[in-house]
Amino acid sequence: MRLYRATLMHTPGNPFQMPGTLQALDDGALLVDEQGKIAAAGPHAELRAASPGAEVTDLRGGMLLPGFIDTHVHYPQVRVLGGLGMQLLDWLEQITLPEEARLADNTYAGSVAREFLSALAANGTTTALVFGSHFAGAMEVFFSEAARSGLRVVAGQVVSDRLLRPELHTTPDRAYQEGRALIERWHGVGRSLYAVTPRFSLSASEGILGACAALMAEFPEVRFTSHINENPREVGAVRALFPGARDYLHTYEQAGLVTPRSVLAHSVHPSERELGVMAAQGCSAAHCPCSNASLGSGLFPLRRHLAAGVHVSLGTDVGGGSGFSMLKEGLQAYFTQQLLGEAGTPLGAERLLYLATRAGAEALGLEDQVGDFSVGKAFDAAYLRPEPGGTLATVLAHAPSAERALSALFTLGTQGDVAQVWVQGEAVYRRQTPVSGVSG
Ligand SMILES: Nc1nc2[nH]cnc2c(=O)[nH]1
Ligand SMILES: [Zn+2]
Repeated sequence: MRLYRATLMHTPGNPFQMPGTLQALDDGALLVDEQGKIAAAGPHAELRAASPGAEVTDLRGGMLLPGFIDTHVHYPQVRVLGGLGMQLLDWLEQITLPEEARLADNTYAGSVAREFLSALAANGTTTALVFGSHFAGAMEVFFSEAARSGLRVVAGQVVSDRLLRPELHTTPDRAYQEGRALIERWHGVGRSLYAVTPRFSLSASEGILGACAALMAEFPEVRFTSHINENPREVGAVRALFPGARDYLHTYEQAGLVTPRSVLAHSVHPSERELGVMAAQGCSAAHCPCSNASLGSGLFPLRRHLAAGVHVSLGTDVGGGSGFSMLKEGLQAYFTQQLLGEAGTPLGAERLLYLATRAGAEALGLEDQVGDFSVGKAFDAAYLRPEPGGTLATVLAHAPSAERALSALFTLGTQGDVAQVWVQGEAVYRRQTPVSGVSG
């Protein structure tokens, strides 16, 4: 048993439904067993007295949060982060798809996978719904690197058969065969799950969507993810490609792909009908505010999603977004709702922490395992400890409440403030502190 002593914060409920779910313990502790599960949580003095033999990891002087859960992030796009200046379709054609084509080479794909996974860990992300590569070989490489990283990944081969680049296109039959092989090799192995992943209806014909549906039917535990209603030109293109469909969502609905296992990224321009169906089917929306701002896609109508009963989680959408930090993503979600004014939904600290942690677990059907520090869940955690003398350290030293400390973290926190990260009690990242006094 190991006792982690820290200032703890987590949201074991949904603050949009039940305000006041933020639980903060100034001098708290988590008792973690040999399987990496939380055996007890509470005031440090109490837990220490009850488990005098437990080894102690003293994490005072920072903040211990549940590991972040990123529900939309592209493995092949880490190297094109910062490709600014365009909207979605031009950005795809000029920046992103040429890079994704390079993953035909497994050695290249391996380097990218390692860069991608270490960036997730260094930012405190312990679970990610990962948009994969079009190449089966690059997915094999990804899953084996993910196993080495210790992170929890839900990932899948991206499939399409038109309007991208020829080398990224496949056929319905090959998409089914390659997907099936990847599922049988990797789904449920270690901390990996599979997600059936057509890129978006613009590049996935009914045949491809049908192959995805066949995999979903054959493997009832796999997840599903794609894009929807991100950009007006994209929406228009999809409507033209599917003249019989009532709207964008209907293209996935007709194939039976809108399910409780489904997470659709963006949903910036939904119709009321689409929101109603997503809610009725238990399908989640992955809100990616940095990407929506960077690609000029629009301001996410969070209030409409919540009013319709659609579950919303958070995603960084690397490389369309602006990096791996879920703290920055939460801050951008706050900005977006502020800019919507009366039509916005105010996002205080507890809602931001929920969106960055438990909401993602719920979207992935993993809320009984991860997403907060409830007893029985895995010890997946991020220890945030700012360097002394920095602005965040200053603000935290004077924060009048847990909420203000947490909102300061979302406002000022960066990758550099992540000191250590665990998945299932196993350290997956530790910040290399420069040897003090060494100049240059
Ligand atoms: N943001 C984003 N939207 C997409 N729609 C289809 N592919 C992509 C992608 O790679 N990024
Ligand atoms: Zn995306």
